[in-house]
Amino acid sequence: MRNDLEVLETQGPERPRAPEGVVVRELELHRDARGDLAELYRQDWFPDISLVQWNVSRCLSNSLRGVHLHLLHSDFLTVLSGQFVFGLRDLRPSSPTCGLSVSLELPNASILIPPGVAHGFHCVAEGTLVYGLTHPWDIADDLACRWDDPELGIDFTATDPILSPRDAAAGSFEAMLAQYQGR
Ligand SMILES: Cc1cn([C@H]2C[C@H](O)[C@@H](COP(=O)(O)OP(=O)(O)O[C@H]3O[C@@H](C)C(=O)[C@@H](O)[C@H]3O)O2)c(=O)[nH]c1=O
Repeated sequence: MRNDLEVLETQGPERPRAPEGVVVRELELHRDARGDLAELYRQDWFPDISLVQWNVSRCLSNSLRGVHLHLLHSDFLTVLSGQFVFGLRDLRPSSPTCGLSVSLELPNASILIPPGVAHGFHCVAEGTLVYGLTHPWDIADDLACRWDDPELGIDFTATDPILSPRDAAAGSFEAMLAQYQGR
């Protein structure tokens, strides 16, 4: 298993630069005649956080979750199957990458998303994600905005995706930013 934080910094065109504090780890697949095995999570990979809740999210093709923004908690997500495009936008004023928007495809990989980085994911091909949270889920820590707001600047490569009623009714990026700044 390699920690891709440094890799992200030097990867150039292969994978766009991600917001500061976002960590992408490739799953190291140990293949044999039965299939494969990969370590999903070790606490010592991220000594500064601990994950207190785990979710599984099964997603239909052309569904999209987000864009959400957490004030408090980090998400540590792993793509188990299918194909996903993750969109990220750094809103943290003190971050060296504040304002950066990026979309990443993460086959066989995990991603740690810190608070203050707005994010969502488009399921391009039906699949499953598991994710850990650093705090118990609380709707008050789950701000939202429209995934296709041009001000957000994220290309999810999606057309008319399936959304939750909450995400479909979410407000503008500007309104979410104002909520974040006024927290
Ligand atoms: C996230 C979550 C939802 N729920 C419930 C609330 C609701 O009835 C149902 C579906 O919830 P949501 O529509 O909020 O789920 P979803 O839109 O998939 O929410 C997720 O989106 C991605 C982008 C993230 O960033 C995650 O942190 C989380 O916010 O599941 C829980 O009981 N526990 C949880 O931890």
